[in-house]
Amino acid sequence: MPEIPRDPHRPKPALRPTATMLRLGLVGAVPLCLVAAFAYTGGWLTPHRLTQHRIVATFEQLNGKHPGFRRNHAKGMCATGWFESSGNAVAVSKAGLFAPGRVPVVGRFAFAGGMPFMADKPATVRSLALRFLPASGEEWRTGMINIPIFPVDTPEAFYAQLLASQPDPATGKPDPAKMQAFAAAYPHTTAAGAMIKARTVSSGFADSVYNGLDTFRFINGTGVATPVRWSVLPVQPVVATDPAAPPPAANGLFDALIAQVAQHPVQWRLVLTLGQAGDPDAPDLPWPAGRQQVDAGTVTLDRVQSEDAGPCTDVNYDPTVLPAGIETSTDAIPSARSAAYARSFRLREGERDVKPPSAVTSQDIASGGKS
Ligand code: HEM
Repeated sequence: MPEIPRDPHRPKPALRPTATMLRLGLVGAVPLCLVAAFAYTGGWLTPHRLTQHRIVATFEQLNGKHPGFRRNHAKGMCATGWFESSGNAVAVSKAGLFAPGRVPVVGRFAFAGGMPFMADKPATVRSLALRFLPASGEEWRTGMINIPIFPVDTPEAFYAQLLASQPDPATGKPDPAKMQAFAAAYPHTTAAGAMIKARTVSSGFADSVYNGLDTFRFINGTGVATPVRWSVLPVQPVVATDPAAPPPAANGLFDALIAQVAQHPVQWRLVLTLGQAGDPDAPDLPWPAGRQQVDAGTVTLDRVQSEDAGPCTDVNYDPTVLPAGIETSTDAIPSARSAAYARSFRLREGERDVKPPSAVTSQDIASGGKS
């Protein structure tokens, strides 16, 4: 039957009460769903679910509140320079930064841990984060650490380890019972733990090998995908040190780096390790020795700056900020990192007005690292 057009001058027929209730219900349901979605994402509905809020709140609980600082890798210093691409990595990735040439880099050296004023110790895990800024705007951000393998493969295991490894106030060391319980719950972490323990600890930031640890997929110009892990290897000779050696000064390792950069730029070779079918994505499992490596180019850092006025302070080294040509893999850690770093970034950016000066100040840099 053809539809009879409604007379626009005739008033609309009144809705039946049930229809009115239904419409009102629908109008109310939309904001309710939105609130529920936010509450779920924030973890308010599921207080035992592991969220970025919970991980970051736990860092704060364990390390104390330090407004304005990163909630992990809190003690750090900025560095700038460039990446000179060799062009060799073009075969595995179409990312513009791998084309032969020079790309500016903004980096940050730091110690793992959420205490921005802790004394430098050789055994503390060191990090180097890099932000590659090619003219195309297709940035690459990576955060690397000086251990050969990550101890865990999931954010849940990371969280459990965070809780278990906290020093007991009575002894200053992790509670062995808690560590044993962690090892029993996550038995596969034992092998990674042994590799980390057996590593050679170098004398400072400049002679550290920094490893990306997570597995990513590199895509080349013809669409071929390759699993890749990367490291930066120091051009400076590596000098092994006793990890338990007493620290020379509260900022001893940062001072040494400032003094080194004042003498000459520090450099690392960016080396890609190419995985093969069957190699695990999980960062707590090593790949077989002898995998093909590609020397992608050299990172040169010729200036260091305090975080107080430095170009790395407002950077979130989110490992999922990737150019076309690099993609995440099934490794569960990068997306958890991304969420936690965003939470930490949001908190610290909101606290800029109350942040005290960082441990490494502009005066330390100006004085050549002799604080
Ligand atoms: C689930 C595992 C992890 C969690 C929850 C986590 C958490 C965090 C958080 C909250 C920050 C502070 C971010 C900011 O405020 O900008 C941070 C910094 C950092 N993390 Fe992780 N992290 C994890 C795994 C890793 C792994 C596997 C690596 C290296 C391979 C890594 C390397 C770094 C580095 C280098 C920084 C300092 C970046 C900078 O200097 O700004 N993290 N992490």
